Amino acid sequence: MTPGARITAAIEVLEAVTAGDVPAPVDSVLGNYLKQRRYIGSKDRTAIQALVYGIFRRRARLGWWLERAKAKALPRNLLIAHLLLIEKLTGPELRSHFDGRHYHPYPLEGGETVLADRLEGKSIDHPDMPEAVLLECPGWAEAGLRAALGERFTEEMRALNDEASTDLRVNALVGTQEDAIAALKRDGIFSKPALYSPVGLRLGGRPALGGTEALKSGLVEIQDEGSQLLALLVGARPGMQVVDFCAGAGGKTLAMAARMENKGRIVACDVHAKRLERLTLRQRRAQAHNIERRPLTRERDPWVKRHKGKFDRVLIDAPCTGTGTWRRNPDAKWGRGGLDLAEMTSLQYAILESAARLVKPGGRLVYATCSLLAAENEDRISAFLADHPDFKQMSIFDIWQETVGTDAPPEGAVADSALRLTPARHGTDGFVAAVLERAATQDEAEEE
Ligand SMILES: C[S@@+](CC[C@H](N)C(=O)[O-])C[C@H]1O[C@@H](n2cnc3c(N)ncnc32)[C@H](O)[C@@H]1O
Repeated sequence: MTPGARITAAIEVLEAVTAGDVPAPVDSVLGNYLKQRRYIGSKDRTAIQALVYGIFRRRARLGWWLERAKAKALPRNLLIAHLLLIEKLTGPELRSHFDGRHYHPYPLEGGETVLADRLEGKSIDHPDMPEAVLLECPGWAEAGLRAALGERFTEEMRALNDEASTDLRVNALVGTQEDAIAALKRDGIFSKPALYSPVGLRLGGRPALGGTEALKSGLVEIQDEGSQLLALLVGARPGMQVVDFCAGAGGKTLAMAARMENKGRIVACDVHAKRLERLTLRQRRAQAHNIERRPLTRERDPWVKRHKGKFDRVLIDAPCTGTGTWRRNPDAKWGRGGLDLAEMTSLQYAILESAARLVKPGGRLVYATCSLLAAENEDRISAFLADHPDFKQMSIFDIWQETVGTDAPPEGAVADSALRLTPARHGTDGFVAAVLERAATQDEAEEE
């Protein structure tokens, strides 16, 4: 493909993202777009992806420039701004791509020409930009993130705008960390043990993993180190009865299954049956044989009531605004996040209340989100503890030693007994998690 044809593809993807009332997630739009065009080669795919994600990583600053030039944030305008401000194209270079030939975008017209003239030679950052624009922080999350991150707001926002590393989890059901490092090396991929997760590997760069033996054989799974740590902190052990209440496609279910060495039972629940279905193939490949998939109609599905007090461990990896995953999904900032926040917090509480019923006396409930906002984490936990005196929060320091087998990282990973992982400090996605234990007896709860 020529650079111009790649620009056309990026414009088409942006048009598809913004076609509905609510912006669609970029990863699925891009995935579908490329799936329907299998003739597009891997270099072109990477270039199209870089263009599209590059725009969402700089969406606030590009939008600021467009507003200043009185231009709408339309896909073509965003591409024009990106090519001039980020890729530093000159006006003639830009016009050589926008010339309507060979799948190139049609020539600049009207306001686009004025826009191009105004942006040529400028740099993306401007001293008049508000800090939130410079840091690419959406308005709906700014106050909450400033409160949650305090003096670390700037550093963490910068890290949240970087690209994430690729992390792998070694599946102990198939082999060891050394086996995985050697298998990846045979496919020309360099990896090293992750900093905190004893089952983690971090890759140099972003190599294509699809065809590697390590992935195909189930020896490794792609999983952010933060997710690995969260699954470890659940403390699922061989022989236990475990529920992964918001299992999705089962990333954490598989991580817990490996800890259980195929002994005991793990029930993967979700209201999206299609997501759970994706676990079928993954669990076969991972040689995990103790997983039961349980689609739910809603969080208060009758199955939950029938299984009250039956489980040693219940993980709630709750649906959230995903502010901790902006490195991977920068478009989530500009979607319906603000609207989501109010809906999410009530859904999170409803899930907590329902799933807590599954925990047996003396068992543990682990509540986590990949959002850094207190409204989705600490506030939900304290409201739940106030309403449920039979649960008490455990110290993450103790749980980390018990389940990960090392000392918790000293760099601010624990705040108010909860785990707080952030990209600048820990090199992981942002995660917050709390471990709650149910009193072993009714008397114990009353004594508290
Ligand atoms: C953060 S994602 C889970 C990711 C998954 N645990 C993993 O490791 O890949 C949250 C999940 O919660 C599910 N969910 C949303 N509403 C729910 C509800 N009311 N009850 C149970 N699960 C729900 C979503 O379908 C989504 O898969």
